[in-house]
Amino acid sequence: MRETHFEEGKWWVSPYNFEPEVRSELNLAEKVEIHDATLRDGEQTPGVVFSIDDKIAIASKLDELGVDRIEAGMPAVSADDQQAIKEISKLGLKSKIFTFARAMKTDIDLALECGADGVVIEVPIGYPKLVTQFGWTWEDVAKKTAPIINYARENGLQTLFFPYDTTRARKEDLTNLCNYIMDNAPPDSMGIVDTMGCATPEAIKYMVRWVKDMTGLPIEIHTHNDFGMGVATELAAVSAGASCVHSCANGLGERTGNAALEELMMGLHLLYGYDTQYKLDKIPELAALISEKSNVPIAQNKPVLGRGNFIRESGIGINLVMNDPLVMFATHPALTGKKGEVVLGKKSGKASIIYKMSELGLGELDDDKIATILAEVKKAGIAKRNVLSDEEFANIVATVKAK
Ligand SMILES: CC(=O)SCCNC(=O)CCNC(=O)[C@H](O)C(C)(C)COP(=O)(O)OP(=O)(O)OC[C@H]1O[C@@H](n2cnc3c(N)ncnc32)[C@H](O)[C@@H]1OP(=O)(O)O
Ligand SMILES: O=C(O)CCC(=O)C(=O)O
Repeated sequence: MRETHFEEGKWWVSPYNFEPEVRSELNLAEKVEIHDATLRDGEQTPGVVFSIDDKIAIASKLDELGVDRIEAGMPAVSADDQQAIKEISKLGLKSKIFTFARAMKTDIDLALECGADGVVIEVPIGYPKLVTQFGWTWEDVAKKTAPIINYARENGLQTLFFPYDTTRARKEDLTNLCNYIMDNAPPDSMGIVDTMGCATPEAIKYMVRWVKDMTGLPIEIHTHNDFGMGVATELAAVSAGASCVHSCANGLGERTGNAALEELMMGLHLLYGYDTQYKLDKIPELAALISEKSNVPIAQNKPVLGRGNFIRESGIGINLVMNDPLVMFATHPALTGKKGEVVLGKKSGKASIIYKMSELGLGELDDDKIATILAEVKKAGIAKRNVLSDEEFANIVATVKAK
């Protein structure tokens, strides 16, 4: 575990993350694993369908990045899913392979047939789901699930109990369920699932402490991003002792998506000081693959992945974008396989013009000419309502030079 906010040439995040008073409030597990569900919850993004070959390529890339576990699919969904999971299981990846199962013996048999190492056993516990969608009580859930957890474990599967919509469960239902399961069928780990992405970081911390106390099990956290806090709530869970975070690459997933894999990797490594072995510089390769296969483009301002993350138009400090990036960004662009870029437009300053002329090999000019070029660049940027291309800039320089 690192206690530093700075790594020469790589990142410079807030030192307050490592302030002793701040750290003393954390209850960090020694190791945190990433369980990536891109191939299951990511594929639940409406309209996204990964082929068998896509799934194999994605699983291989997740493994290359060092993801600890891959949830390779829900075999009950289709024969293609089963085939994909079987082939992924045979690849001999370092990542453990999990499948998603209902509390049904047939779903566990499918996990075994597919050669999985582990299984996520999902059952509803959120009150709106229990009362309206299923017409079940906590007892129905407990009695359906206990024999299935035991069956999965007896057959050698690492078993995560995943009572979903956990964050909308009534306290008495979750308490009764946890007590029953611990008495009759203790799993290997326990999931807290913010299915609707509607819990605050504080509520999640409370739930992690509460469920860990009730069960004594390792806690896994699975969240969605409906309030824009999918990653924040998962990191809050880590700060309260969760030891496995669930993710989807590029933040794919139902509705607003799941906690984004790449943001969790960066958060664990840089903000919390875990010495992870994830290959951060391979993130763009995974992101491009996911975007291509899912047909979901990456937003320009998407954390970690966005094209705009290391582009600067504003003139103040522009020369540092390339010369000393950690003054301008919390992470060096190269850490995540990117490059810094200076662009010109309405918000440029003199330093921007000098920088760009040098970058494009357009020579040097006196202060008056630089000021004239700057005025023309601003005018063009305002008219275009965008940044200028190198060609447009070179034309302005040529015109001013010719005067
Ligand atoms: C929060 C969630 O929705 S979790 C899963 C989300 N993912 C998906 O839905 C993946 C895509 N889904 C599919 O391909 C299909 O919906 C399938 C294959 C999973 C199921 O399809 P269907 O054949 O229509 O099954 P159906 O939804 O009717 O459910 C079959 C039975 O499973 C039961 N069931 C549903 N969830 C669970 C569960 N978690 N544990 C145990 N039983 C369950 C239902 O009550 C139903 O029981 P019944 O036959 O006694 O009425
Ligand atoms: O609704 C779903 O997607 C299934 C369970 C799950 O992944 C979740 O509750 O977040």
